[in-house]
Amino acid sequence: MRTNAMETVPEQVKPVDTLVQFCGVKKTYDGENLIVKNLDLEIRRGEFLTLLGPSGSGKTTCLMMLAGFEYPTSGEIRLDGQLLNRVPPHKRNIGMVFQNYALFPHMTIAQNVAYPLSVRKMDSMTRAAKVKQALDMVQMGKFGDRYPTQLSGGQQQRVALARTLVFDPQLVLMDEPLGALDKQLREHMQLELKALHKRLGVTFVYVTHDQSEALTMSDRVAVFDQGVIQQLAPVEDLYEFPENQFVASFIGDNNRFKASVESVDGERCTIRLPDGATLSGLNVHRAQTGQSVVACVRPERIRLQPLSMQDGGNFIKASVAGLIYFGDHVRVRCVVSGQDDCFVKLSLSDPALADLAEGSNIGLLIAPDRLRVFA
Ligand SMILES: Nc1ncnc2c1ncn2[C@@H]1O[C@H](COP(=O)(O)OP(=O)(O)OP(=O)(O)O)[C@@H](O)[C@H]1O
Repeated sequence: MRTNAMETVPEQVKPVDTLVQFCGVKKTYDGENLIVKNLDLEIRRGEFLTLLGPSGSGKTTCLMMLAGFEYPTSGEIRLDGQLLNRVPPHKRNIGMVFQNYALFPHMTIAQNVAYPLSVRKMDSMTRAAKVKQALDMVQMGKFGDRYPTQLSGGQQQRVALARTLVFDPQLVLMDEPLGALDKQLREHMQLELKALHKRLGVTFVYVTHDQSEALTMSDRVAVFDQGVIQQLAPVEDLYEFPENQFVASFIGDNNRFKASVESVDGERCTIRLPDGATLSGLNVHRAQTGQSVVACVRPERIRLQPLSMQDGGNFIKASVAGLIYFGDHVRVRCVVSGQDDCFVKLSLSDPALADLAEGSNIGLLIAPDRLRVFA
């Protein structure tokens, strides 16, 4: 059969390879309060997924159910298609790293790392080779004879990681593993973990309440609040396209304006601020005319403009309340409508900075496709 050379071949879309599935998972500890509410979540093979959310939002409970230390009250959890619900932890091929390292104090580092292999009854020659390989992987090859108390916190966490990786788990779970380390070491270890993930290609599920940690390391982030995933998306999408007010305020430093809907035009709407100024933006929740809403925009998406240059676009008046200098940029704090605080981010080389002083009146030009309106 002849084929037409001009015919365009549709691009092959790689099917998503799912490793873990949560289907309608609910968890209650006391039979009353739902800690995890009807959770649906698919974790892709090889990805670095972070569960991010405020304290008490149910992240650890999800991780514990995946590890087998807690069982779901209802719903299903599957690993590679196999139902996990009542499978005990030691029968799951899953490794877990905790914040407090949980190393055995009476064992040397090498014995600690060998432990999961001894439990699995691996012969001593293979065991020694695998322990060496795992310790080398986390740059702890020289420390095999020491005891945990002879290591720093960062070193102990590396050993804990080696002990998890040594038995080639299908899935690695980490619950705030860097929480006990100082800021500098934490940031260093974040990069190390990310590089290790890339090198090994193992699926990582990571729990943290630290936004910047989640955004630095993850392929995708599931933002939790009150036992519900508010949004699951790649890092950049969480910044640019938050699904609701919670995500917009929890990720990054979105500006928020209280307003009411003036008119609706398909996916867009015009909102009115308390001082009468109007703005147009994307109507994320299809709010109706007259409804109270909150509009969000990132500080980088606002331009400062002299009042005289108002061009009828998405322009509002503001007064400068202060300038805060950070490394390579300046945050300009403005007051809008006499009430809402709003930040604009400028680079140090921005010419707009020259005439800016506390108390000056200024125009804010907001990109309409970046202003998101939430009911
Ligand atoms: N064993 C338990 N018995 C009863 N309630 C529990 C138990 N474990 C957790 N909870 C409750 O479940 C809720 C969610 O806790 P969880 O540890 O999953 O949240 P989290 O988002 O991981 O918070 P954090 O970041 O503080 O660890 C909290 O209100 C907590 O008090």
